[in-house]
Amino acid sequence: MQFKDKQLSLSSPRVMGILNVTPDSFSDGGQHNARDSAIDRAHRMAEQGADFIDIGGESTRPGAADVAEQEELDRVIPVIEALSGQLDAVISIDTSKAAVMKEAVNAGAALINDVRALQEPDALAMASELNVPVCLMHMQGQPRSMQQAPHYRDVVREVNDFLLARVKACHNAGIKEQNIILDPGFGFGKALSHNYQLLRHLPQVAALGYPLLVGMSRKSMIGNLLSRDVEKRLAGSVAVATIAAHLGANIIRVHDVEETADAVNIVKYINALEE
Ligand SMILES: Cn1cnc2c(O)nc(N)nc21
Repeated sequence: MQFKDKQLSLSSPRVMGILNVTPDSFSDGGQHNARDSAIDRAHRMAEQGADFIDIGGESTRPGAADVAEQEELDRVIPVIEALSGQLDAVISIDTSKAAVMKEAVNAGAALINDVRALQEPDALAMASELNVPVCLMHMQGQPRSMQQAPHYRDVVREVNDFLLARVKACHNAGIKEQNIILDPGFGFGKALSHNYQLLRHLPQVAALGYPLLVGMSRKSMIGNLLSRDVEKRLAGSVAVATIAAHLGANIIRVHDVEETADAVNIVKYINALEE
């Protein structure tokens, strides 16, 4: 897949490191809010094996409030500018706002990661104009209220139907087929069982024919099942990352890059063995 001047094969699973530059991110408590620590962390994750660094200025954890456009720009653009050209990894911008996509790509981001699947105003047109790969993620509701009462008749079918509808909207907006990545949106308007049904049936999402990005790292689907607080979810996070990679996920979005890269390397080795 082409990320500006960097060609990156997704035929084997890749690791995306999470860089939250938000004061209320659920797992690193905003200690990365300071620009310099964010830049150091990005370099460390790239050294640990991250092929992507996902930079986000709006926390999308359950219950999070929306962030104003200028505030989001002020958080992420300086970090992207400082990292552009300095990292071996591809810079991804985690945003739903068209203006943030534009500034971020102009500053050096080569992937748009939109948890709202380009449904915000002007987002489709902007993504088409910027002509970089875009991840379309499923979310039921909005972060503020999505976990109040998630309900599906058939979660895999409904997530797939949503993702295909967004793919169609992308085609109609002139977004190239080869620029589309899909994501079932673990934890975004899903109860525990919905998340694990989506994980178990990930091959059905992969069957839509687009690269898959998944993010389960340190999420409540791990904490609630294992009764683990957020700082004790490493084993569970590596377990679900391994399962997802084995079931066909192409990009695994995580906090713990080194540990996940080890797990993914085992999956890559097994997949490379003759049948
Ligand atoms: C920003 N963000 C948080 N969780 C995520 C997930 O599961 N997928 C994607 N694409 N982005 C996410």
